[in-house]
Amino acid sequence: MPRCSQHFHPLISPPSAPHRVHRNPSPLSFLRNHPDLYLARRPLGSSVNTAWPLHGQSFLQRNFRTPRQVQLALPRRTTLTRTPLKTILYTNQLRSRSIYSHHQVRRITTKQSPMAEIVEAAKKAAGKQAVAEHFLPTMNFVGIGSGTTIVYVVDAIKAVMASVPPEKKANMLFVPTGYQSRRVIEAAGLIPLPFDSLPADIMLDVAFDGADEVDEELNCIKGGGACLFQEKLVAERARKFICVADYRKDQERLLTGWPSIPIEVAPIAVNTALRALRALGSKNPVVRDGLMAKAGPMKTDQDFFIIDAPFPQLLTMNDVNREQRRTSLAMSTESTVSLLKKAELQGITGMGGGGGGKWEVNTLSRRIKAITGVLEVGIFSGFNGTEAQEKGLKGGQKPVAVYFGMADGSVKKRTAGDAMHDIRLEDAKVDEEVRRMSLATVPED
Ligand SMILES: O=C(CO)[C@H](O)[C@H](O)COP(=O)(O)O
Repeated sequence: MPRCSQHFHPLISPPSAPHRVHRNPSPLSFLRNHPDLYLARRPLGSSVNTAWPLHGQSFLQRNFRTPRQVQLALPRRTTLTRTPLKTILYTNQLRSRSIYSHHQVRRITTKQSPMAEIVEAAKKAAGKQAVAEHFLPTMNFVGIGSGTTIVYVVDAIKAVMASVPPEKKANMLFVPTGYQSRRVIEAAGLIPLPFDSLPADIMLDVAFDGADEVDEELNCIKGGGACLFQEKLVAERARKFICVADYRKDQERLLTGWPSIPIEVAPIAVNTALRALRALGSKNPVVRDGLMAKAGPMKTDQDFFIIDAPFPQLLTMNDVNREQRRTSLAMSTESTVSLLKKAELQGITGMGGGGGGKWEVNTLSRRIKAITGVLEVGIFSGFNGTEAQEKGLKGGQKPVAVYFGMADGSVKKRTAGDAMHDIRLEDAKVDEEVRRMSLATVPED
């Protein structure tokens, strides 16, 4: 068997320890012997752990090859990277429904790159604080999302539940957002309740979930792990959705760090949907690919496909509101001709409705959802649970609070109230600007 001590591909560095190569090792023993596996991941910032299969099983079954061979075995547009072992197993579990239990995953420890360690520590700290502030052992129904961060949330819940007597434990049911989520619940010794077994009039006390990106209004992009449909069902059924993420997900606007919007589509409608998305301004939407072992697109828990549709950075509702206020002021002070010219120059005509490629989060979400064949869109926007209930509705899609684990070990918490406060500050600035503008005389062009 070739050893990979020489001739490394420029994209990857050599393994830290010499590794023994077995002819047919079990995947588990293979992993134990190779704590520094090389894995493939999608470029453009997709998160390796949830966004894309790591070719886990096929990679393992093939045994370890030289990095060059591995590189050649990968589809085009993939790069090689190092990933924590826990993540590999998690991904195997998610993608290939492999035999590994959450328990086994947690038992195996591995060396992580310093960056991966920081990110994992950030997720863990955020999960712990979110659970400490929003989970009570007296609750009856708790939603559990999907992804790698949620594993830390479940760990923290498990720790709280350790002191709860078994008869009380039996009263608490955990509603998963898909297959991986159910496995994580079961592995922690908690009791899963399928979403469709939840009586229609019952609300979840709380739902915890991760996100791929969160903007300053707490709109989220989700679906990196392809579970967006059930995640939305659960979020909308919860009195409050608590989002847990690491610092990389904290952005002012959506589609800043995360490249595209995940959209779940009926396989038969995929070409129609791709065309419609291009018409909305998405440059090069793609159907998410599946495991190498099983050629073809990836399938969701509903047996649907995922389209990843890139769009330019999205505007928030308040971006649009502010611009409308500025425009209405300008209308009262300028002639229509000069106003239109100015608006055109600033690219604000059709603000948020796709004009000039600028979409507002809610508008784009609605437009994508209206495409025939689309089951769900990975944008979580509109009301949060509290706002929805105040309006006599049930749940909302947006989190009421987001816990970002930071690189320095701290946790940054953003609530809907904070977001509103920031918006009011911004609005006050616009009011001030408007006042100044109304005092000034704007000359005709
Ligand atoms: O939406 C999701 C899955 O569909 C996940 O919550 C999201 O991708 C975040 O995952 P992670 O916690 O692994 O970063």
